[in-house]
Amino acid sequence: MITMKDIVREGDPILRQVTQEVSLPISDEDRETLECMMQYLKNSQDPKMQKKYNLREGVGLSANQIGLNKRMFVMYFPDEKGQQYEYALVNPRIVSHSATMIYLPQSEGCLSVDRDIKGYVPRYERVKIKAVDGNGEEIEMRLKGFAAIVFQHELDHLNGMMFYDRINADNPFKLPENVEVKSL
Ligand SMILES: CC(C)(C)[C@H](NC(=O)Nc1cc(F)cc(F)c1)C(=O)N(CC(=O)NO)CC1CCCC1
Ligand SMILES: [Zn+2]
Repeated sequence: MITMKDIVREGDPILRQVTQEVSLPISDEDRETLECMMQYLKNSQDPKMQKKYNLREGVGLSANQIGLNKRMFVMYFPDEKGQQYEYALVNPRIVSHSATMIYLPQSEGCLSVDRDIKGYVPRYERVKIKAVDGNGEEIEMRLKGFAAIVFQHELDHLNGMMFYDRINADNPFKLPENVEVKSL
């Protein structure tokens, strides 16, 4: 069972690596790892489990955050309509995206970052993505809003980027000029 001690924190070099493509078809070991990662997110959103194991409530987790140099991550959260998003994605990539950008007004956090960092993280409002899912099927999806933000936050991890790399260094609340940027 994954708990907070298994989640690497900023400063660990693996968070600054571009991670390796997962070889396909996905191995049983990688499939099991994804299931453990998804179970972490579910446990962290279950009040009893969260309290019992002192888990930070997670909506996304990338493989390098548990020390694995693999291009895969999981996402688990309710959408606006309360429907549960549950995705385990292998070798994910953005194939196209909107010009419009969005940001979380409360800024972002990270399971690998134990400090509060304020500032806007501009991300594409809509992304068309391709990936292999937990069953080894090639999928294509369109994500928007919070789902698009989570996807981009996790994809950044696979490319060695942290959310604060995207905050304007001079003025954390300055947004890009030449594109439309909306608050979520
Ligand atoms: C770091 C933490 C604060 C635990 C964050 N959770 C989170 O943002 N929850 C949340 C936010 C909302 F706006 C509405 C809501 F219902 C729940 C999270 O899991 N991550 C995942 C992570 O660190 N992956 O590596 C950070 C999020 C910041 C933006 C997307 C993912
Ligand atoms: Zn993160």
